[in-house]
Amino acid sequence: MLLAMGVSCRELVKKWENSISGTVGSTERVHTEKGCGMSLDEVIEECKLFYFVGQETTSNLLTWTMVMLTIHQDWQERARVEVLQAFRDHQPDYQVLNHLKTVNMILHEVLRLYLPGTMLVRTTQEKIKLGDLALPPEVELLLPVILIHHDTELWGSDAKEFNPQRFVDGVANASKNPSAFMPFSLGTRTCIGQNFVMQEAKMALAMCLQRFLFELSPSYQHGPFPLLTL
Ligand code: HEM
Repeated sequence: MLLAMGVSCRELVKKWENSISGTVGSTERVHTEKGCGMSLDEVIEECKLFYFVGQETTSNLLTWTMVMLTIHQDWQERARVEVLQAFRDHQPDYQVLNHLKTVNMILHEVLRLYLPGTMLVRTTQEKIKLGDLALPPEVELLLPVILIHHDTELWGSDAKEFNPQRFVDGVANASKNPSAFMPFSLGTRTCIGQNFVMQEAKMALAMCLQRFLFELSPSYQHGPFPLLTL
């Protein structure tokens, strides 16, 4: 993407180092093919954001997936059978990863129960009416997505249990409300990395399943806790 914007990697790293050390600020414009300009500082900030929001979220997703697959050995075995049928002991192929249905259902169920970002935060810009509430500007709203994901009215009586089967007919049919699943948020601010992360997680999980059997450590104590991420 950055190369398409006409910035060489070396140039970007140099500017980035300078921006971190605070020696240089750049308002130089970088032009995309469509002609809309971003300053180099803005591009660098976007890159930092990608590192910040892309690393811990993804590692959380993979960690909770491993934990769930150790507790639910039947799902670990189903996932392994699917992966071995698709790739045997070969390097997972990018296109075929899209067809791993069981692995996809497992990742969705983990993102439902153990979503990395448990809350969304929004601030009102102007006076608005939200349902029965009349809100002034500058009010901070916390949306506890984790509660929506655990709501028995939406997901059924087994809402708090790990059951990837609920995603067998896709995300829209997994609950009573097609929008109830929102680990990546919804609307215009939806996560820009969501397709990337699903591919990345499938790749990592497939490679682990090809090589290892996972078991839970006897000293493990289940205690999810939100501290920025879960
Ligand atoms: C499991 C992994 C991930 C989860 C659960 C996740 C979740 C989210 C959520 C909920 C938001 C919206 C925040 C809000 O509206 O307040 C968001 C935004 C964003 N995410 Fe992710 N994310 C993940 C991985 C990634 C990755 C890998 C990248 C980039 C490589 C990424 C890049 C971004 C960016 C740039 C935004 C801001 C979009 C904007 O405001 O326009 N995310 N993410």
